[in-house]
Amino acid sequence: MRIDVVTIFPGYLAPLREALLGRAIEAGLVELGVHDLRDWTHDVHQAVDDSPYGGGPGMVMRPQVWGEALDAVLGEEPARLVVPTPAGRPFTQATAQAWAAEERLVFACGRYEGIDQRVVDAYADRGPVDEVSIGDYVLVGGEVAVLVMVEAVVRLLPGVLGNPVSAQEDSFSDGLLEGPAYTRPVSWRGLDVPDVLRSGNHAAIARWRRDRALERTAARRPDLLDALPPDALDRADRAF
Ligand SMILES: COc1ccc2nc(C(=O)O)sc2c1
Repeated sequence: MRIDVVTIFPGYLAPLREALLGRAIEAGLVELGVHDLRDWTHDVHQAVDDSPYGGGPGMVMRPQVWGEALDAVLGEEPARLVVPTPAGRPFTQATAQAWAAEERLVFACGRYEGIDQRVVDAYADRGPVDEVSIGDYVLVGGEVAVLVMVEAVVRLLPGVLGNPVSAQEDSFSDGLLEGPAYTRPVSWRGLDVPDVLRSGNHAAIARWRRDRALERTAARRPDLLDALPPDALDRADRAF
């Protein structure tokens, strides 16, 4: 997979070259290009924004600059263009799993009041364009959302996680939140590891973990339970 990010703050994307993601890039599992939008300005002030038509607060990012940048970065290769915006569809684990199958992702990071809508409209004729949000809150720009989305996608690529089972068992992969996890010591500040986890009884451990996941999901995200397909819960689950 190749990922390109266009932004006026390239330094914001530096964390993508650290730790797990950095190792995936070094191993050639993913290619990353970060591009400064101002490289496609032609005025002395390198202006990337202008006042909004119709009035209102803030500034809007200019379509001409974005058009030149995205034409250059996208080239002729097919790619999914992703535009983080508070007005976008929710980015979910399902989105990450779908995007993990893409050959190319290009992220356009907005700032100010966002990017002139005609940029999204113009590129919708060239390929898939997703306007997405990472949550019901508003950031200052798209860069942080890109860090979140790139990590969620790249960790799913084959070879990135040391143990691929992790990606299959983490929260949301089966529609439920993960339950609690424990490690040594067996007792810590008067708090003990649940005996079942030390029993060696793998069936009982699996049942206990499933019950804790159901319990946590019901308490914190009942909406996820409601969204489960009818056959997702077996008889033992229903007994829970
Ligand atoms: C101007 O660009 C922005 C501004 C806020 C914002 N908030 C997001 C979110 O996903 O919450 S994406 C995003 C992009």
